[in-house]
Amino acid sequence: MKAVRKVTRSNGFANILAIGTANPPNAVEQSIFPDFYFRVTNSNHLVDLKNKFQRICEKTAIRKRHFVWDEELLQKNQCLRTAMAPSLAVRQKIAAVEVPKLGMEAAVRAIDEWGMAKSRITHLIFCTTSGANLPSADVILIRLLGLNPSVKRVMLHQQGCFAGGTVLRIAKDLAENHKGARVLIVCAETTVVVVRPPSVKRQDDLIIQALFADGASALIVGADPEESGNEKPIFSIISATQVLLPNSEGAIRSGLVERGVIATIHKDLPILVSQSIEKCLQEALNFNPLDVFDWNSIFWVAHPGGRAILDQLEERLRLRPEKLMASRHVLAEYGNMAGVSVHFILDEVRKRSVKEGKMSTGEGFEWGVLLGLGPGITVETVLLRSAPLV
Ligand SMILES: CC(=O)CC(=O)SCCNC(=O)CCNC(=O)[C@H](O)C(C)(C)COP(=O)(O)OP(=O)(O)OC[C@H]1O[C@@H](n2cnc3c(N)ncnc32)[C@H](O)[C@@H]1OP(=O)(O)O
Repeated sequence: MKAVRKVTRSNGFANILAIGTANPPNAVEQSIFPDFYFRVTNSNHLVDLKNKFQRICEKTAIRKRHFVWDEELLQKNQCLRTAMAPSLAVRQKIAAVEVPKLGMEAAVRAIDEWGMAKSRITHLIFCTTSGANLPSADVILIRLLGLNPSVKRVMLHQQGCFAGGTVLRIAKDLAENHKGARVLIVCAETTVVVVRPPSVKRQDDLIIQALFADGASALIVGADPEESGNEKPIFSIISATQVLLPNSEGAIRSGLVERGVIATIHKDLPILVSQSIEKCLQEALNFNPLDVFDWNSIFWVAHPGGRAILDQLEERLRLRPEKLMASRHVLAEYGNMAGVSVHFILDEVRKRSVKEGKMSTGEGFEWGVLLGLGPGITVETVLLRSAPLV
């Protein structure tokens, strides 16, 4: 039996073999977003609230965000710009089309970079926190991409922002346990499930309206890359862990209700994360090949939940400013796209490495950590090994 086990499993670690990203074409600059948002929701009379929203937007360190919705869509669907209006059905209907569509754009780019026939894809992991319909987005994507109907699917709904790590953890297990497996990961998010008018009674929602954005990512993961083919590992996935942080219950709450997704984020979230993060990282990497935990000797892919989260991580882990540059760049150019964001950062890290003539895809470093953060508070820690760049 040992021999059978051996031939049905891969020899090496799972690798990320390609990365694709996509955003809707509609981009709004954060500097004009407060004017736009209060105007299209008929809320300009809420002067104090608008001033507060302006203050929040200025502090986000976001330059622009992309959305599948625009003024025209809000006008056609009045319930999205009417306070307290039941709107779940309308939101779900839009998300049911937009989520697979965005996912497909990212997937086409990833498959293109991978350079292999799409018939080689054996597994699909689709993840979204933007609505839930049946048949789900994974089924629609199979048809849109013309993938083999026998592709084995995993659909993840309502995970939150840590899921960019979760999908890598699942893909690693699939790829390493099934010889020849090629896993297509797709994450896609749209704020059409959360956009609503500002409310004096629910000022917490201003944070959601100021941070979140739409986008999709796709990755191909597989072990034992084909030497004769085009397959070139970008990063190897060495380990992946998930943990709940102590005393963090209720720090992020989100629910799917008649008015869409209602989320609240505790003001102390950045502090809560930073208080436990070093211990959590040490535990997740306790078998790691690094002798010392010098957090500046690795590359970083940290979920950019908000500017304050990155500030706190930098301070607590005593990171040099350049360590979170890729995370800050993705936050600035795209906002918080939930689980999608960390994949954009992976893409940014490897592109930056090539552009700056570094020796490896990890900004010249051999080892790196991808950090997914979300409700729970859940932390996903993925230890990555970069590939050499010639
Ligand atoms: C959904 C998922 O699964 C995972 C996620 O990514 S969840 C999202 C995680 N992101 C966060 O938690 C955001 C982290 N916070 C930040 O980046 C920053 O606090 C910020 C950009 C929002 C504001 O910057 P700041 O330097 O803290 O500005 P500050 O002046 O203290 O706050 C501005 C206002 O926002 C309010 N505020 C800040 N954080 C808030 C929160 N979480 N909820 C409600 N209000 C908040 C403050 O009370 C303040 O209001 P007033 O002006 O009325 O006093």
